[in-house]
Amino acid sequence: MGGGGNLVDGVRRWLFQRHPSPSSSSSNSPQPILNSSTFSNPDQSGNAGDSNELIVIEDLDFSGLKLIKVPIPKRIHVSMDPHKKDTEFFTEYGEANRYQIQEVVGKGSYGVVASAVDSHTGEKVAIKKINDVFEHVSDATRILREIKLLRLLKHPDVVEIKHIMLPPSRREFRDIYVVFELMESDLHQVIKANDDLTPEHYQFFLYQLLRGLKYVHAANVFHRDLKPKNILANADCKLKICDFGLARVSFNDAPTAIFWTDYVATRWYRAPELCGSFFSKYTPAIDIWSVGCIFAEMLLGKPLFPGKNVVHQLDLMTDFLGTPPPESIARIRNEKARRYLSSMRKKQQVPFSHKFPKADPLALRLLERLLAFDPKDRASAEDALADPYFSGLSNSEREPSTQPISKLEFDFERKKLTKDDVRELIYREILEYHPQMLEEYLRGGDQLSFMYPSGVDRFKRQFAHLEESQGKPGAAAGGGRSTALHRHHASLPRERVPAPNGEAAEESSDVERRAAAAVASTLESEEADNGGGYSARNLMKSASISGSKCIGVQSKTDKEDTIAEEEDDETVAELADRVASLPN
Ligand SMILES: Nc1ncnc2c1ncn2[C@@H]1O[C@H](COP(=O)(O)OP(=O)(O)OP(=O)(O)O)[C@@H](O)[C@H]1O
Repeated sequence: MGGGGNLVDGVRRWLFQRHPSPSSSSSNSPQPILNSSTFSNPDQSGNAGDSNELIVIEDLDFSGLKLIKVPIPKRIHVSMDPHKKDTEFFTEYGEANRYQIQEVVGKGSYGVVASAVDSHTGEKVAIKKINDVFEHVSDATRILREIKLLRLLKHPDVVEIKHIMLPPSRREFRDIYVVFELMESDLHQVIKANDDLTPEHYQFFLYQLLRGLKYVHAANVFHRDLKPKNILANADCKLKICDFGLARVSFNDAPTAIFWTDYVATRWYRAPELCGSFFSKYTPAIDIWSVGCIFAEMLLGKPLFPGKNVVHQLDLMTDFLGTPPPESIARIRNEKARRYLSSMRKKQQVPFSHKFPKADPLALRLLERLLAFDPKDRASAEDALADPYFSGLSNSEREPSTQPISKLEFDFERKKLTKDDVRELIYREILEYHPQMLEEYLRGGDQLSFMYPSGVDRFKRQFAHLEESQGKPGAAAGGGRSTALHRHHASLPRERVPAPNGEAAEESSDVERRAAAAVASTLESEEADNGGGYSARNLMKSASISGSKCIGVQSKTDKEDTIAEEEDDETVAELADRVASLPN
């Protein structure tokens, strides 16, 4: 194929305009009023919407591409309770009447996602109800991180938060309702459902991922958990990166070791340097590796490196890429990992054209740059966009960059936060979507609750109704795109929750022991913190308890470090077993 062909013709226009600053109630954190095709870049201070900001208006026409199948699961329709007068719950902000909830479209560990219609704009949106946000400080911190990042990262290839419902009470709220733009499916489903994707599809998918990543990395943000399920997709081939719960902002002056010790990403998409704590410094290259794995999965129709455990993951990588050269092995810090790789029988790289016989040679040349074993050899997102594979399609004007996010926005990462601290920070974040309230808040108004119940009350009932319907026989199976509803630990990727069977179970198998150990260790401190009123032993009886159900009181940093140690221990233990079994 090569070049961009039809696709280039399909990219109709991108407009770059200078817009006046939207009115804002906050001098230091103005919140732009965005419409679905308007995106602003955070400025130096990490705030979107400063005056003379660059607004990118996207108007892509994908008509050159065949529509893809987006599997739509049987969904649950919910009708409004006719006996409830919405106006009863009308607030001065008009929230109660604004969204008409339609059906459940997904479930994650943090809650249910429903589609709805925004009566202000007529747009369909996705509303995610996050239950019991403050049950555990680490979960709440993850949510804070995610909503903050998504407010600051405004890009057509990153999912957009359109609104967050105002909670009825500043000090007592438990659930939050986040309004996203609605997407039809995710890349995992798309890959499963489409066996007739064309070279143009592959090219355009990769282009969007890299373009989004160029922007995210320019903001000094590393996603750290890129995988097909975290890429939302529409039938018209539009992709958007979502789930920034494990993302981190890197600050130049911050000791990397502190920031990155908690790293755990989904194994199949995890860069080799993370499989054995090989390198001291994690870089944006970890996301590039994941994008390489995702691209390969599109081409193959199945995961490239479906490792059953960390050692198997390394075996699969080296089976395909060959054993790394001595200089790459020499950089490995973990002695056992170094020994394991050095003593591994020498493997030659499999030619990419053998593994992907039908793929465009230019695509494969770029894939090799994304899947370089040594992170220093991996292309950056920006370099990859300039690769000949995208010639005719890429254009730096269409690939906006941004300023690094201000460290002030993420000051909370350096502190040990209490539940009340996180609640206040999340509340402050929510106010970004409520300019009048924000203004009052910044003036020092200390309203504990509002005169009128907010629209959240109505949503609570509607979501309760949805969840109830989903529990009914016949409804549950088709209730959403995924069925698991376990909340995970802030540092646990989804696969860490023991899954009943199938591929998810396979993916999660090596983490249960670690999670259990982490649970045990953290529960000890939880018991201590709670004066012993909380029985770790009882909770440990349940093999299916997710880490986060049990971990909660220990400080975020301590807890995540615990998980990281477990991660390393597991890696080291597996490698040690292998090394021990090697002939001397
Ligand atoms: N904007 C959206 N449009 C349509 N569907 C969405 C949207 N956001 C999320 N979903 C659906 O809801 C599901 C759960 O969402 P999400 O992954 O954000 O929840 P979570 O609680 O953070 O999950 P996780 O357990 O993966 O951390 C997704 O798998 C997806 O199917």
